[in-house]
Parts: sequence; structure tokens; C-alpha cells
Amino acid sequence: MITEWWNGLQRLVYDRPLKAELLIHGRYKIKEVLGMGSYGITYIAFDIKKGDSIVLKQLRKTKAKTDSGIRSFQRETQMLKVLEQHEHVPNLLDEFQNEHGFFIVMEWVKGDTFEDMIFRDQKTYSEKETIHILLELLNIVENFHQKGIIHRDLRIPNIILRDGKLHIIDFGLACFVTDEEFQDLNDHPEKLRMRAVSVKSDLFALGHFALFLLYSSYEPQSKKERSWEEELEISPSLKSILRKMLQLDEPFQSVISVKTAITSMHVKAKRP
Ligand SMILES: Nc1ncnc2c1ncn2[C@@H]1O[C@H](COP(=O)(O)OP(=O)(O)OP(=O)(O)O)[C@@H](O)[C@H]1O
Repeated sequence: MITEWWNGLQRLVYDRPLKAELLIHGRYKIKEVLGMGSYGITYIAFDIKKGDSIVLKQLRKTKAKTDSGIRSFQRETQMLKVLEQHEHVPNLLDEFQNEHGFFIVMEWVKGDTFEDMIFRDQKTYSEKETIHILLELLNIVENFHQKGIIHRDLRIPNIILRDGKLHIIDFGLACFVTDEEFQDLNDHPEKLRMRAVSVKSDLFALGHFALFLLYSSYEPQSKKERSWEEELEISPSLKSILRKMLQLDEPFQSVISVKTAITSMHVKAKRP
């Protein structure tokens, strides 16, 4: 309890965001705070050398003192380097360290996250639209997996739509499928499903992502809470695919097997 209080106080004192208009590294002028995550503070800044707006991510000072904090930042940088020039991932533009700590500079994907679209804009998605988006995401994630990368944080705030094209951000928890040290078998089973160093974690997360989309058009008929399978009016074949993605039934072992299941579902739907 005292430790929590002390950590909270430390964050308040040391993790205050940098002020707007401050020039960092001789070229990045802070414009506004985009978000304050568990490890970093993210800003929109203006690169006066290139004349372009960029995203600047600063490792929280309290996290810069911890191995896990530094590792998360290094991991994000490393993954962005491996995925350099990927059309669905922001480009890493710079990395540096100064009196304010560790920074990475990346392309600003100026679009809307699915969290914005569902909760702020109240956008709704049908089953057909959900499947279409899911398939596009599966193609992107399949490419990460081919490079040996597991994202481990494919949530609605980390998927951005810009000019009709999907982008995936936040590689702070990503790791290589061979990185056994990231596997904490003592984690709670629920956390393990999302964070295990396995392609199944990304499929689990995408299953959840699909549920968010499907729930956007759900209107409760009664106050009684039921399971998603009872509440959502979706086809039995999509239900069965989601059950496998969510590891409620024998899980899919690869993106390709999910894609095959979805494609055969379309074929079935087309038959009279
Ligand atoms: N390259 C980017 N382009 C556009 N927006 C971005 C980019 N990177 C991050 N953001 C946005 O900045 C905000 C902060 O993101 P960030 O990933 O740093 O932390 P978080 O998601 O708030 O927290 P956590 O790291 O704990 O998940 C989010 O709203 C995210 O959508």
C-alpha cells in the first residue's frame, strides 16, 4: 500500500510531460501530449529540420530506472527497425538520449484508432464488416509472424485506420517467438492467453478485437448480462471461429488456419 502510494507520488513528480514549444534534440518542437502510457509519454512534435509533424515517445523517468522499462523501450525500437518501411507500421525516424531521458521518434499515423471510432464516434460494425477488417488484420499479423514477431498487444487503441488503410502501433510488448525470457509461466491464465510468447496470443487478441467490433452494433434487450455467444446475433460459423481464437475450443495454431476457416465460411455462405 505504502509502496503504491510512493510510486504514485514519484510518477507525479518525475513523470510530468514536457512543456509545449520545448525544443528537443535541436529539432523536435513539442506540440501536445498524445497519451501517457504505462512506460512512455507520447507527444506530437514538429520536426523543424524536415518541416513535418512526428510522434515523439519519451520513456517515463521513473521507468528509465528499471530494467523492464528500458527493455520495453529497446524492444519497441528493435521491432520498428525489423519492420522498417512496412506499409502498415509507423516508420522509426530517430532515437536519442538526453537530459530528459530516452526518446524514439516515429512517423505520425494521423488517423483514428478503433477505440476512437467505437467509443467517441459511436461507429457500428456488421458481421460482414468485422470479417473484412479481421481478414485485413490477419494478413498484416501473418507478415509479423513470418518475421518471427509476436505483437502481444493487438487492442483497439493500437490499431489505427488512416485513409482506409490499417496501421498497427505500440510494439512495447512485442517480442520474437524465440524470446523465451519473456515467457512468465507464473502469469495468471487470462494474462497468459494474451501475453504468451506464441502466435496464439495475437490470435486471442484479434478474437477480442472482433468482439469489440461486433458489440458496437449490439443493443441490450434486457438488463440481464449474458455471454457474448448468447448476446451477439452472428453466424454459427463465425462463433465457432471466435471460440477457437479465444481458446475456448482447440485453438488455431497459425494465422493461415484462421484465414482458411474464414474463407471456407464465405464459400458456405454463398451456397443456396
Ligand atoms: N505513431 C503513432 N501515430 C499516431 N498515434 C500514435 C502513434 N504512437 C502512439 N500513438 C497514440 O499515442 C497515444 C499513446 O500511445 P502509447 O502507445 O505510447 O501509449 P498507450 O497506448 O497510451 O499506453 P501503453 O503503452 O500502456 O499501452 C495513443 O493514443 C496512441 O494511439
